[in-house]
Amino acid sequence: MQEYILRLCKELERQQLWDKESRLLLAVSGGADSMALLGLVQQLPPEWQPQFAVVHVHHHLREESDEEFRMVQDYCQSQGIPFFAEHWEEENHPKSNLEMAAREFRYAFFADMMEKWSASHLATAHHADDQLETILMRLVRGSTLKGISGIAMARTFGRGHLVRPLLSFQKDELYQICEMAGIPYREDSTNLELTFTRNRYRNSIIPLLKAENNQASRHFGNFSEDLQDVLTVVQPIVAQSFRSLFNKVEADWLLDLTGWQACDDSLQRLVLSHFVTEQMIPAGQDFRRSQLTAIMDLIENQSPQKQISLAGGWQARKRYDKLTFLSPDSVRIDFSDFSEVLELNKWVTLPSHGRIGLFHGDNAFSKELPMNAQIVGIKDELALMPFTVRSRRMGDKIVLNKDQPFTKKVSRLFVDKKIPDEERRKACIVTDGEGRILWVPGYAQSVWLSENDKEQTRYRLIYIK
Ligand SMILES: Nc1ncnc2c1ncn2[C@@H]1O[C@H](COP(=O)(O)OP(=O)(O)OP(=O)(O)O)[C@@H](O)[C@H]1O
Repeated sequence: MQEYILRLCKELERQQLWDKESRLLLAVSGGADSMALLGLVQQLPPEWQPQFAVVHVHHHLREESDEEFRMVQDYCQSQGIPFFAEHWEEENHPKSNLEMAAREFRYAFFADMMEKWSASHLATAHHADDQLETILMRLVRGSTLKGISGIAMARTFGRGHLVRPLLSFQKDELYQICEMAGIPYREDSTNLELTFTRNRYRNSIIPLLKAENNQASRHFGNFSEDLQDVLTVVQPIVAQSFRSLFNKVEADWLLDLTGWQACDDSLQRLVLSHFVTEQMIPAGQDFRRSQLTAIMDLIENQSPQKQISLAGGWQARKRYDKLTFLSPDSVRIDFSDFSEVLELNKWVTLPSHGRIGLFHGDNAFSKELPMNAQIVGIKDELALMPFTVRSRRMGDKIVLNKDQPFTKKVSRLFVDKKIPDEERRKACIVTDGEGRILWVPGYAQSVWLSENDKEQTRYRLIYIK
C-alpha cells in the first residue's frame, strides 16, 4: 500500500495537482476506482493531504444504485468524512441520450457542491485503462487533436480545477489497493449500464491490445502526455492567430475569410480545431473531426453564399468574405430570414434542423433514405420552377384540399394542430417560382403536391428531419 501512496505523492508533485491548502471534493461512485482513490487520499502524508469531502450521485438507474449509495454513505460516516449526495430522480430521466444526461447532471451537481463547500478541486478516479479506451475510441470514430490527446490530468472546472490523479494507475492496481486497505466497493456497473460502445472496447478490443503488450495502457498514457505537451507549446501560437482572425459579436463568432486565406494551411486547421474545442463545445466533450472538415469545405466551396449546421445547434454561414458561426441561440432567432433556392439533386441544410432537397420523380434512391424521410411529388402541370425553401413569414397562406380548395393561414394551421411555439419557429416553407406555398414539411401539403408519393411526377421534394 505504501508503494501506491508514494506513487500518488510523486504524481501530485510532478503534475502539481493539489497541495495541503487545497479543498478537495472526491467524486465517489462506489466502484473500485473511486473507492481506491478515497482510500489513497485518506492515507496521504500530511504534506499532501488537503481537506476533503465526498460527493456522490444516486442515478436511480438500477436497483444496485441504492446499495452503492448506502455503502459510500456508511463508509464516509464510519471514517468521519463529510459526504454530500444528490438524487437523479427517475421522473427526470430523459427518453434518449441517458448517458450524456446522467453525466451532465453529475457534473452540474459537482460544480454546485464546489461552490457550496468552497472547494478548489474536484477529483475523479479516471485511470490508465479509461485513458486507453478513450483515446482508442476517439481515434477510431474521428476526433480533434485535443480529443485524441485523451483525458487531461487537470483542467479548469466550476470555481476551480478538475483533476484525475489516478491516470497512471491501472485498473488491476486499483482493485489491489481496495483489497490491501480493506476498502469496500461495488462492481463498477455504472458503465456497464450506460456505455455500450465503451463496453465493446473494454471487453473485446482492449484485451487483444493488452495481450499484444501488457504495458499498452501505460504507453497510451505516455502518448497522451506527449501530445498534451505538444499542444501546450503550440497553443499560444494558435491562440494568437485565432484572436487575429476571429471576432466575437455577442454570442456569435465572425471569421474574416480574406485574412484566413493568407494564413498557412496547417495553421488554418489548428486554429479551427482550437476554435471548436475552446469556443463551440462544452469543456470535456468530444467533437467529431468530420465537423472540422465540413467547415473547411464550406470555406473552400465555390459558392459565395452557403450555410451548414454543426454539432450542438451551431451554424456556419458563409456570405462572400465573411463566415459567421451562429451560436445555438442566434440560430433560433436567425431562422427568420432564411431563404435558399432548391437546386436539383442537392440538399439544403435548414438552419433550424434537418435538410430538404429537390430530386427527379423516379424512385431510384428511396431505398437509401432514412425511415423518417418525408417525400412528396410536385404536380408537373402546376408548380413553376424555381422552388425555394425559406423560413415562415407573416401572412403566409397555403391552399389545401384537392376537391374543394380553400386557403388557410399557416399560422392558423399551427394553432389548430396545437404546435408549440418553438416548433413553429423552426418550421420551413417551400414555395414555387410564383411564390405559392407548396409545402410546410411535417405539417401541410398544398393542392400543388400529389396526394400519393408513389404517383409519377417529374420532381419530388424530400425532407429529412
Ligand atoms: N454516481 C457517481 N457519483 C460520484 N462520482 C461518480 C459517479 N459516477 C462516476 N463518478 C466519478 O467519475 C469517474 C468516472 O466514471 P465513469 O467512467 O462512470 O464516468 P464517465 O461518464 O465515463 O466519465 P467522463 O464522462 O467524465 O469521462 C469515477 O471514477 C468517479 O470518480
